[in-house]
Amino acid sequence: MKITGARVIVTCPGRNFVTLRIETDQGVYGIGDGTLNGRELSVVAYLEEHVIPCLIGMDPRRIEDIWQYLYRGAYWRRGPVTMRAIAAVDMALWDIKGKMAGMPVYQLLGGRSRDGIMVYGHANGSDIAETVEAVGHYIDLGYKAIRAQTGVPGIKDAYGVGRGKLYYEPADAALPSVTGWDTRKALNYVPKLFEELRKTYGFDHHLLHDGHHRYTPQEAANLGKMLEPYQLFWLEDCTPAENQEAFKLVRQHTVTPLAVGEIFNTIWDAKDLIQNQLIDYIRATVVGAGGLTHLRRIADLASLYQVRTGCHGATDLSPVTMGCALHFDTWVPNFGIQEYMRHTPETDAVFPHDYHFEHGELFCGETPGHGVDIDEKLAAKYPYKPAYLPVARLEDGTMWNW
Ligand SMILES: O=C(O)C(=O)C[C@H](O)[C@H](O)CO
Ligand SMILES: [Mg+2]
Repeated sequence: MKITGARVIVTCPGRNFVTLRIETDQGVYGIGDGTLNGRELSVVAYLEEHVIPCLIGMDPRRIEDIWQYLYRGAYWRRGPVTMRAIAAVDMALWDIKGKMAGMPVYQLLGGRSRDGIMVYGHANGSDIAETVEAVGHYIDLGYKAIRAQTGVPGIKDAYGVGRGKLYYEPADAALPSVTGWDTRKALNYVPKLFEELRKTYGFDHHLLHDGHHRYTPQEAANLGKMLEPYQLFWLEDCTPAENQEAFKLVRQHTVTPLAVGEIFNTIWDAKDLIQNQLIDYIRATVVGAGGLTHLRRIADLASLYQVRTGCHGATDLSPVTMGCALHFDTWVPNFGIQEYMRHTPETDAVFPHDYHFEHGELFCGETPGHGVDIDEKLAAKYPYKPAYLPVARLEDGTMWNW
């Protein structure tokens, strides 16, 4: 069996997605996601100029060998562009293998470990009252777990506060827009949100919060401690993780569970965090961390240390990644939770899929492969549109972490 062709499809049904389609001499094709929010065309070039020419003629059944070829063979290892390109190929190859075997991908991984996938939705508001209302909306929709983000008085466009109730798209401008940050104001306000949420809705639902890399380790420890009475499911990205040791200080001071990893590319980004049990949830996902082939390696390491998975699932990961993540979640023994930020109806139409939401859970389908396709005719109606994630600055103008 041989790969006879591969092409990249860029489409923007409300936001940009980079999709790889791999074709074979047996008429079976596979689909993969390589979207890198705000840097999409770098992955397109990497795939078109440097990956696709090497793939032609290879045996698509050799998923592991092709992964190693693209990772080791490039010499230049890791990084978001390389690993997303590898992920796109990997997803497409698992799709092909599933179609050839007549089995959904979760069966190829080892079979079902659970029936449904618990997901968390995003409740945002410009202040505490609005966020409390937004959380109620998700409870009404049947969610068991909800991430709550609030605007903070005096901070311009704080992280996570979107427009509308269900859809959130941070890449909102042709050049990065500038948002603000003030740690003191946030530390004084965020705990009050969770106090109000527990007062209003009790303790039956899981609540999550994303610090979006904004706090120093000491500030993150302080926030984690202040949030303890409200028993969060997790506090995410409380401090930047380039220095994995930074989490030691946070861990020493708080029992609030910690999650990190949506921007991790490989197992090496998470190795010390996992082995030292500095985190409780690993947020790496299929498109970010080199596809299913590499993600399951991260999950296996994590399982040795009782760290559970919590795949990133924002809207900048296409339905193709969501489909693959749901097969992974259905199989992975140390599953924790899956993020589910809904795609718009336009995106869902471009990417027909067989997963569905019910009572706070997502379910992958039984279609052979990963169960997600692309309608290329429809995709062509939405050409690429430059869009950037915002940047953040402190009040005095200093660049900060977004
Ligand atoms: O989903 C999350 O937890 C995020 O932090 C979302 C990110 O802001 C988004 O994926 C950036 O592209
Ligand atoms: Mg996040």
